[in-house]
Amino acid sequence: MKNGKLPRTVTNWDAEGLATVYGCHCGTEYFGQLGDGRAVTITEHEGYEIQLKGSTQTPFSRGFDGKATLRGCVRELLGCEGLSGLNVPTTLSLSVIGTGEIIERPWYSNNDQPRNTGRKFPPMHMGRERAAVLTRLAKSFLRMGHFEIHWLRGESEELRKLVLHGMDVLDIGDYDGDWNVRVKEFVNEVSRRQAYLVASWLRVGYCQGNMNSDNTAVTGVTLDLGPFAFVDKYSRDFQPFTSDGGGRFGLCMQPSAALTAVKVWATAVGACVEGGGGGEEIAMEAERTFREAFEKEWREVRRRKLGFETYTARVGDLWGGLEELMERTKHGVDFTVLFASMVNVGTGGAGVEEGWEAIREAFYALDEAPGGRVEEEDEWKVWLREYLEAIEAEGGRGEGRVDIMTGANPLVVPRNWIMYECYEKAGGGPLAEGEGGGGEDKDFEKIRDMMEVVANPYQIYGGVDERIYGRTPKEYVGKPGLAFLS
Ligand SMILES: Nc1ncnc2c1ncn2[C@@H]1O[C@H](COP(=O)(O)OP(=O)(O)OP(=O)(O)O)[C@@H](O)[C@H]1O
Repeated sequence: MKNGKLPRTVTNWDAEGLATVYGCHCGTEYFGQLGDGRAVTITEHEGYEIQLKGSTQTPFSRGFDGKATLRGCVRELLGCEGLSGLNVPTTLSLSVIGTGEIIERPWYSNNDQPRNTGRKFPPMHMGRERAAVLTRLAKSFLRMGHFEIHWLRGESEELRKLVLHGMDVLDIGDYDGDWNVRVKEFVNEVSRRQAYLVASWLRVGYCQGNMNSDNTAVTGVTLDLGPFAFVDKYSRDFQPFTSDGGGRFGLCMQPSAALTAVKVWATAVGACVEGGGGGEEIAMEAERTFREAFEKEWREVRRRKLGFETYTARVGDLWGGLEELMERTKHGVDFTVLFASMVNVGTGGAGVEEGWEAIREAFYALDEAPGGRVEEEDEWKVWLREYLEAIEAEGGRGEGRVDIMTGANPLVVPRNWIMYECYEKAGGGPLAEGEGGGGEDKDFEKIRDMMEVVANPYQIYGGVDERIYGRTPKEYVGKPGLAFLS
């Protein structure tokens, strides 16, 4: 691993930072050399690597300012806290500290309209925003791109050293010193972790937005919570990141995007197999392992979300029917509210009508259609009948089912509008003409409240704004910078 001495110290204590170089694949396409352009590792503490994001330029800043917005830092803080509470592997954030600086960033205007995925749609307007520094930590920030750059440069010694380091981080056994077996085990472990990660994302409706190899941690944690969002109105193609040409990183494309990333990375790592020619074979092994691990975990996700003891073909069919219905429902169905309320379907001998009443609150037609009418009500009731029959057949109307479902279906996720209200109150986001300069009294209370709420997503947290447990409020649906962002 190459590292550069930083041109400036990070803070006024005497820490010397470390910024690393890495490459970047988007799918199979190589984007060239990147590196920690605004992230700096300052120390290790009790097995955790601690980084500052937005504190300074580094040798890899490529002419950018090395800074981060308060908006982005608050989003990463709450996003990590939320994912962690949801039991989804993630890096963690410790703090956000405003620097008092104002920086310029491109942003959307209020009139911008979302467009189809497949069209690049970066923000066109420059806005002024407050800057901040995020402190974050992880067992390791080792990215797939760290390996790929040495592979592409033909730096076999560096690649081997990095693979050894990766083995150390993931605790790969010695296998009697058989290097090739160790490499295979390393690649398999990374493949399994990526499969588990994307299945977990689908469980909670998380879309990472940008899944390039510089944002993919080999430890299988969510890394770089940038243009991410949790889906509100369910769609397989949901993608908040407007620069995703072709929609290749949309919500339900994430497993195949992760598989591509794993295969490219495994090919790179395979280059250090002794005897040569390892890349292709290792990539095939990685693909097999990924597919197997994903299929296993994805079954688990569907079983648990629907509240069954055992996964059967019937559960798969129910899921397929439900997904199709969610997608087709005209005004949209809220993914989180739907599954959170489904725990009340069929309890105490209740039938289809009661089931329908239990899930109705998930439908955006309540806000958007005349009289709140859901046009597809009859079809939903047909699905509910099939669902009730299936849980009846499994004998699953009791406590067991409730436990399974409540552990898989959160009541709250850090939605973009929730994070918006948090950073907005703290002074983040685009500033109005003449606003800024620091010194204003900003309100951080909402961030603190929300940290507690999203850290406990499987329970109602008393005394906070009730809207956070419901559909995305009407005024935020489709809003530039929330419904879609860069
Ligand atoms: N303001 C900036 N100054 C310097 N480098 C930047 C800046 N913004 C982004 N970069 C660099 O550009 C690349 C792509 O940025 P991206 O937004 O994916 O990552 P990031 O959010 O900055 O970083 P990380 O992946 O560490 O969370 C990264 O290498 C990043 O370090």
